[in-house]
Amino acid sequence: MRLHVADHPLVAHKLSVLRDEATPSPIFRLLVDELVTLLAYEATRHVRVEPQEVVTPVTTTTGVKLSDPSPIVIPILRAGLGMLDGMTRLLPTAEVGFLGLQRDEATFEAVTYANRLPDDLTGRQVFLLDPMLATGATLVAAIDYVLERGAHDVTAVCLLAAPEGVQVVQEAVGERADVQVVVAAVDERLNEKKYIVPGLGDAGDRLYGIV
Ligand SMILES: O=P(O)(O)OC[C@H]1O[C@H](OP(=O)(O)OP(=O)(O)O)[C@H](O)[C@@H]1O
Ligand SMILES: O=c1cc[nH]c(=O)[nH]1
Ligand SMILES: [Mg+2]
Repeated sequence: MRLHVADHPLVAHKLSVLRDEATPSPIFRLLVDELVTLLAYEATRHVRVEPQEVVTPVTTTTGVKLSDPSPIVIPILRAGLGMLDGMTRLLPTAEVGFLGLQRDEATFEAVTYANRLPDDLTGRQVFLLDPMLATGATLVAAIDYVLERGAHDVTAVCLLAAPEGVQVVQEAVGERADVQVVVAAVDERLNEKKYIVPGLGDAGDRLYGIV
């Protein structure tokens, strides 16, 4: 597994506002959207393209277009939904699948409650969206889903990760596939409730309110 940590002052600035407990939901949602667009630039660095002839007003040249089959973007509900528009802004022709996973706050296992993915992901580039990589259980479950369906090229876009979770994902993926995690920052640690420290709290609640 490859880990890419964004190193950009704008990312750091927006992330700092996101962390602030005084930042209200409307601003939080806006910042998540902006941050994802910045991360998407890095996350799509190896998106597959193929040559395409272009007729300019001056001449004919060879450009590129995204290869078929198109990439698939999968937000992990709920919080990952806040990242969808930011990602599809850069990949407007991508298809979108959905995966509903909730962390059981007693066992910290990922529980699946929704799944709307193509059965066959062979040859598809997959982009998983989830703002928080804490224990790693949720991301490992999501990666397992897509690998079982034949994907081999998976990029997870996250806002914050805990070092513990990064290691769990690394060990779970092993040599099974080409997996990349793009993240705005890797924080210090998890606390006793397995929340990321310093973190930003519960991303889903901050985006959508407490349910
Ligand atoms: O790495 P982990 O320890 O598995 O934790 C991370 C998961 O926890 C949060 O989701 P949550 O279960 O709160 O669901 P929500 O998005 O509906 O709030 C977050 O969005 C991740 O999906
Ligand atoms: O810090 C954390 C950990 C898990 N889920 C969150 O939303 N935040
Ligand atoms: Mg939550």
